[in-house]
Amino acid sequence: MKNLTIVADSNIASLDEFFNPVALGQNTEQQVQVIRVAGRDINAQLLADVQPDVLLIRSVTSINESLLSDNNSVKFVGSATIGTDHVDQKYLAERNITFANAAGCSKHSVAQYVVTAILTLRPQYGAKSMTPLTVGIIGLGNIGSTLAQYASDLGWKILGYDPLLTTSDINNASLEQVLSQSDIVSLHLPLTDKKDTDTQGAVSISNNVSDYPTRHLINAETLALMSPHTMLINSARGPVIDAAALEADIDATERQVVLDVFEHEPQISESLLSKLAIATPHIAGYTLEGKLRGTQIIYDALCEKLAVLPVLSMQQLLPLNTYLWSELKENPDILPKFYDIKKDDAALRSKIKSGKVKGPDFDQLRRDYHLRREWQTSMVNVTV
Ligand SMILES: NC(=O)C1=CN([C@@H]2O[C@H](COP(=O)(O)OP(=O)(O)OC[C@H]3O[C@@H](n4cnc5c(N)ncnc54)[C@H](O)[C@@H]3O)[C@@H](O)[C@H]2O)C=CC1
Ligand SMILES: O=C(O)C(=O)[C@H](O)COP(=O)(O)O
Repeated sequence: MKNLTIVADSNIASLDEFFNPVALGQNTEQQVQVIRVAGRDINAQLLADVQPDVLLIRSVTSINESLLSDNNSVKFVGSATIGTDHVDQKYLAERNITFANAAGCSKHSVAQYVVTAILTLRPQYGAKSMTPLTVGIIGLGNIGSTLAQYASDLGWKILGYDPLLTTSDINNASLEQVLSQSDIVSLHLPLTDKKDTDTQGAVSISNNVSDYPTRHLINAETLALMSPHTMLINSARGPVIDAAALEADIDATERQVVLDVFEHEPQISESLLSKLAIATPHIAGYTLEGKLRGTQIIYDALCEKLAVLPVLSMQQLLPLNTYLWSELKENPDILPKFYDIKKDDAALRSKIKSGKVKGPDFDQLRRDYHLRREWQTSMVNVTV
């Protein structure tokens, strides 16, 4: 086999450890060249110049025809992320390019971010004597169901809505019920659009379309179903919420809103930011474990593509972690001290210049983020 050239987003954790000749099972004559580039700088010209075999990305690189139409070298694209809305998978399949993402990699990190945000803004919910609060979860996949598990461990009630899954003890309500009857509503959805129907009535399938589209699922109409007391948390994708409608809603209701993702990310207006209870720069999944798991999953997928056995496990790279959920859940009041989410919020607000947080400042906060640790549960493992 020839040498392997990899273009990789420099924000992927532990690139050196996972993507070298030994870890990729290459023999001594074969070289592995890893070219690190900021995710937003991976473009068609670079791919034409470098002719890589493999592209490793995160969420800020759009993979589509305009990136790849002049390139014949790429055979594998791995995204070390859960979300896939930035990837035209149909186009990759047509080009016979293998695609892998890191489903579930940061499900604990994001669920832990949500629990921390709730207990930071409403510490009273940590008290055992409280009447149980109701957490509304929209989207009950890996993250939503993990959040439901934590919420249940804390004695909270769950109202959940996921039209693509069968009903269950957590998938137990309509969208209207979740929005109108919850103390907290947390969104855990992919970003999808509605299917277009062409003039013949046939459905034209484009990328990331759904019978239950999520773009602007939270809009003026759905916000109006929520009591002003209900906190809204979005750590899914920004465009799931109509930002203009959200600003109008907060002006009218003074709702507590927590955003980790923004409709116009990486830019955020000061006007929106000033209305939010907590705002963070898309770091809900940024724990050491979450990021390493993302790398591990695409490494495993690349090994499969190369028909070699993976030899590296992220457990070999993780420092000891003694934070145990079994202990923390007995003292939920210490969770906001375990992860100081207000510090992340302050760092984002400190970047406001001329009425906005600019894209490069938002990206810099993410690039330089000091990765948190997950608290450990018996559910934690690499294969999620
Ligand atoms: N802020 C961050 O750092 C991170 C954000 N994410 C975002 O979180 C999203 C969810 O992640 P996972 O739970 O791991 O994905 P998942 O694919 O395991 O679950 C998503 C669930 O949403 C459901 N769903 C789809 N459309 C729906 C609709 N209209 N209404 C209700 N439910 C709907 C699906 O049936 C599925 O069960 C990702 O797609 C990604 O965009 C993921 C990781 C980190
Ligand atoms: O996994 C996802 O999906 C995410 O949203 C990522 O955690 C976001 O991180 P980047 O890929 O933008 O570094």
